[in-house]
Amino acid sequence: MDIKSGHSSPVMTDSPQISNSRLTVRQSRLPPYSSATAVSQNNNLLLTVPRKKTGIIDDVKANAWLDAMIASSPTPAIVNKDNISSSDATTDMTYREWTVKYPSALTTFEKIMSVAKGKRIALFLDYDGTLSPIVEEPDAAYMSSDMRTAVQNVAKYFPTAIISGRSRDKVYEFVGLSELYYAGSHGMDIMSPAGESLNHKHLSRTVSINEQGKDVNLFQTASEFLPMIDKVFCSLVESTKDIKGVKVEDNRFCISVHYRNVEEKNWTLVAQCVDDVIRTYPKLRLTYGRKVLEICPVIDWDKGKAVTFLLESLGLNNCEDVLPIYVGDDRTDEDAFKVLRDGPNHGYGVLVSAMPKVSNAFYSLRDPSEVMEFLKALVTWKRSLG
Ligand SMILES: O=P(O)(O)OC[C@H]1O[C@H](O[C@H]2O[C@H](CO)[C@@H](O)[C@H](O)[C@H]2O)[C@H](O)[C@@H](O)[C@@H]1O
Repeated sequence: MDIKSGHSSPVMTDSPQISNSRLTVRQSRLPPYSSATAVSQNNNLLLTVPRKKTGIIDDVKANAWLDAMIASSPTPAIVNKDNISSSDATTDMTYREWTVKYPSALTTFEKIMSVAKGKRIALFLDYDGTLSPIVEEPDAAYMSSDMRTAVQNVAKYFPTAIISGRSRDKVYEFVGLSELYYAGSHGMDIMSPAGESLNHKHLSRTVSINEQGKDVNLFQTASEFLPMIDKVFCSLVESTKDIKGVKVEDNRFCISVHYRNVEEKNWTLVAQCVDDVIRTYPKLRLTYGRKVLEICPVIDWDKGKAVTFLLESLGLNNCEDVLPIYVGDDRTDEDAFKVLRDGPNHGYGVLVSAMPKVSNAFYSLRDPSEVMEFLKALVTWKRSLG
């Protein structure tokens, strides 16, 4: 993330290396790419990306990688209310100034609901950092039972989907509510609630059986990449095995290489290992999230496309009386915020962040506990309508 200069308050931008996470790779932050183009076609999802020239990370590029990796998940200062220091006070003031542009969805709740009145709300929720707090160990990112109840209640009133970078199975295991829609692998693996049929005019579905023996519909936009992803996963596990703290996570259609628990002096090594492996795979792209490098197929699909797909499948697209709301905390959620801000399905993105950030969202919430308050407020509001 860049700290924008010339601002009285430092605001992090989320565009260090990828101005559009699907299309344009900025030279300054990613390994060297030439103007040669790789093309992938899958279910008519055509995408072009600039390709790597040599794949070699030189010193300059390594530094750029490092900047991006260091900045990818700042730890917000913990403010002790009884003993507030001047830098804490500045941080707090900066945050309050930022909320003028991205108002809190809690303090402006009445305003949001005045827009929602007479409309059907469709709710989209990211998982990590939104429903569960960010923790050191990715496999331990549990959701609290209070949060689960809040999600369960809200889903009684509004169609609700979980949209995550994780594999669909993993995020389902964490959330454990069969009445929701799930989109894993950054939206590339979509599942309907148990027993509910989902149709889309362009994408074909497969029918599967869930663990309760009920039918679920699956829409998988990157199936042809599975053998490649499996191979790359094994290569990444092997190539990073001697770097202490690295965790390579199989997200089915995508791979996450976590460096949160790697000593900072070894972060360029992590980047180098990843680059060494994926340089020979022009159909894969690399981006990053919160202390994680993400490897995904080059297809024109992301969380924003998944939101549009779900709205279309549910017959909720282009409807004046529908208000989609998407709550998320990470770079990949920006694609969904943008779709709701600029697309035909006008709605609100809500960014979960304790730090000022430039975003395509309209509103903000500080952390998962505020997300839970927001979900409860939605339920209370809906019930009050009778
Ligand atoms: O789209 P999301 O649901 O937000 O998933 C994005 C990635 O989240 C997970 O990693 C992040 O959370 C971990 C647990 O708090 C944390 O340890 C890690 O540093 C974060 O990057 C998940 O493990 C990834 O696979 C997801 O892609």
